[in-house]
Amino acid sequence: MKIGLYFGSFNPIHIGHLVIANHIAEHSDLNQVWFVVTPHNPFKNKRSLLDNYQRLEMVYRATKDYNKLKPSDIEFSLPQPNYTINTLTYLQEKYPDYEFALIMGEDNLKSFHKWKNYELILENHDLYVYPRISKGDIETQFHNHNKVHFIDAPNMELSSTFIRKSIKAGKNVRPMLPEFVWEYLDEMNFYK
Ligand SMILES: Nc1ncnc2c1ncn2[C@@H]1O[C@H](COP(=O)(O)OP(=O)(O)OP(=O)(O)O)[C@@H](O)[C@H]1O
Ligand SMILES: O=C(O)c1ccc[n+]([C@@H]2O[C@H](COP(=O)([O-])O)[C@@H](O)[C@H]2O)c1
Repeated sequence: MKIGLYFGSFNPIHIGHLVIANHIAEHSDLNQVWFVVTPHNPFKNKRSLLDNYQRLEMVYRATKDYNKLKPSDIEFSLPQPNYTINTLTYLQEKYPDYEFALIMGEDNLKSFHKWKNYELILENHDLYVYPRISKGDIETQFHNHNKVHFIDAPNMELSSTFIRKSIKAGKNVRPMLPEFVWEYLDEMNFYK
């Protein structure tokens, strides 16, 4: 079984995330995509984050009707900030028969050389990289790397930051979120 891990804060999960994950689950050799909800991204400030379980709940609601997409709380019990290498080591021990690959946008590949032990990640895992409009260049070491696979996927330029700011300003964000997520968010008065 080959699993694609899609790491993120998902604060909140939006249709940009869902479209990518579903596209990759349907059009690659991956059997499932797991949305790994990260309690604390080492590169991001924790202040604007909703509680872990509320972000997990939104991912659960967004994916419950897709049998190849699963929410994962695996990082909740691991030391913070969450370095991806630690999570991969833990997952590989817990599921020795599964093969784990990483899914990321081109924006993340541009800073991938700053991730903890990124060479070790690449030794043991494939990276599936989808197009994303962003500044900067991809390091040459990743251009023809046998573990880095550039794949095609629909491009939707949305961000959770834009959604949070829009909600705060009283704007309607409903079409940018999976319907079950919008209902939950609205009911809970998140980001207001
Ligand atoms: N619109 C999008 N289309 C495709 N991938 C996206 C999109 N938005 C974010 N991603 C990717 O999804 C993963 C998780 O993203 P994250 O939860 O940080 O969302 P975000 O929208 O970038 O959040 P924020 O605006 O809070 O920084 C990252 O790999 C990120 O590059
Ligand atoms: O392991 C690292 O050094 C590392 C550094 C930056 C980011 N990450 C992971 O990458 C994921 C996506 O990053 P971001 O910035 O797009 O939200 C995030 O959830 C982190 O788990 C991991």
